[in-house]
Amino acid sequence: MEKYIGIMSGTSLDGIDAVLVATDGERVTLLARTSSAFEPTLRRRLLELAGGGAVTAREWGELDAELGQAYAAVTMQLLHESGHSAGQIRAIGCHGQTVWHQPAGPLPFSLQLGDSNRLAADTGIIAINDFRRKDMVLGGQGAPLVPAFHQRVLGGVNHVRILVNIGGIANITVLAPDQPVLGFDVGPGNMLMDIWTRRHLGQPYDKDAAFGLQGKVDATLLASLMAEPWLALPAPKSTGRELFSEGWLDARLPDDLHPADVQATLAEFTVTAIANEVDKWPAGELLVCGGGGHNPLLMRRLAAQLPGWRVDTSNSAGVDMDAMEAMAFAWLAHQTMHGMAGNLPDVTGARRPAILGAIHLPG
Ligand SMILES: Nc1ncnc2c1ncn2[C@@H]1O[C@H](COP(=O)(O)OP(=O)(O)OP(=O)(O)O)[C@@H](O)[C@H]1O
Ligand SMILES: CC(=O)N[C@H]1[C@@H]2OC[C@@H](O2)[C@@H](O)[C@@H]1O[C@H](C)C(=O)O
Repeated sequence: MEKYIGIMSGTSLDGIDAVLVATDGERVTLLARTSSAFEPTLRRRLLELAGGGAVTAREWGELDAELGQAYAAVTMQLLHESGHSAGQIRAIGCHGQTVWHQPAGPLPFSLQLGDSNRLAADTGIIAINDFRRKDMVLGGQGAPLVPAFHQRVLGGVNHVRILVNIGGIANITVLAPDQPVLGFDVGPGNMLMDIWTRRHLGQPYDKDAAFGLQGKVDATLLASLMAEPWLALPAPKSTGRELFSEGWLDARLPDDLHPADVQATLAEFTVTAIANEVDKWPAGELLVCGGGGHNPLLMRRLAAQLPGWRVDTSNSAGVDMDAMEAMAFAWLAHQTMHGMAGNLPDVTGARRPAILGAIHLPG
């Protein structure tokens, strides 16, 4: 078994997750995990950029460098906490921070910031980043990439098992007997709820759904959110803050709703978009990972909308729901180092499987 580090900072912009795994490509064992919150000013600047705000080339480069430093710092923290040295790690798979994802149009691209030259040089470990663009050059969405990892660690069961990651965006992976793996983004995860909670409570997210649980769902608002045409598009598909933004939400909000009712409706929107896709399959098991698995309102409403399904977190199947995405990028680094493909063309729509990522040597 070789040891790899995976680093994920996702669309919620809550901070950085890092894991240390042992893997031979088939089995992936979590050895250690740590996380680090974004410094508030860095988070604000990233949010501005991801919201389409204008930045100068200098600001752009500084953000790239600062994120590279932050990824190196979390790596050193992980090594220290787990009692490992750089020499024991084969490579780091670093997702980077998505600041723009544009899978459609004449010039598709996906940009993740965080300088991996800095990550490699500062840690002394090979650092791999830029996992999405090869798939896009080959006609794919460049996302989601985690379904191949889901298949590896949770596949091979004889019933329908669907994974749903509820991060900023929600994405599903369908593992069904005798079927190719399917996976695509289904809509917002926590992103709109986070925006609303910040605006009304000044808090980064609705911890344990304390705010949303006080409200009731507004059917008219829910219908207007569900009318978003992107939701009805066929897979392959992926999305992000570029679509489900604060402006998108404001354009659909009536003036007279109680804030807690809006929050309850946003939770129901996330759940309904997921349940509509899951319900297309024979009832089986729905395993939730990502931060949304900690939200009791989302978990309760998923179970209510999906009678017949066993709804639980991925912990119940032996994979830490909070470590899943970072573990996937550690595994993707393994794939790249061994010259093996990381994408699934059935998922992303790429013309062929491809070796993903850019390798940065520390020397
Ligand atoms: N105790 C909790 N109660 C309610 N919500 C929670 C709780 N813990 C985490 N969350 C939600 O989970 C979010 C973070 O999820 P996660 O870390 O999976 O997102 P991400 O990795 O940034 O996103 P993505 O998967 O889209 O890239 C928080 O912003 C919050 O909305
Ligand atoms: C462009 C981008 O960063 N996409 C993320 C985002 O967050 C969740 C969802 O949208 C998913 O498609 C993807 O991340 C995971 C790690 C993936 O590629 O599977």
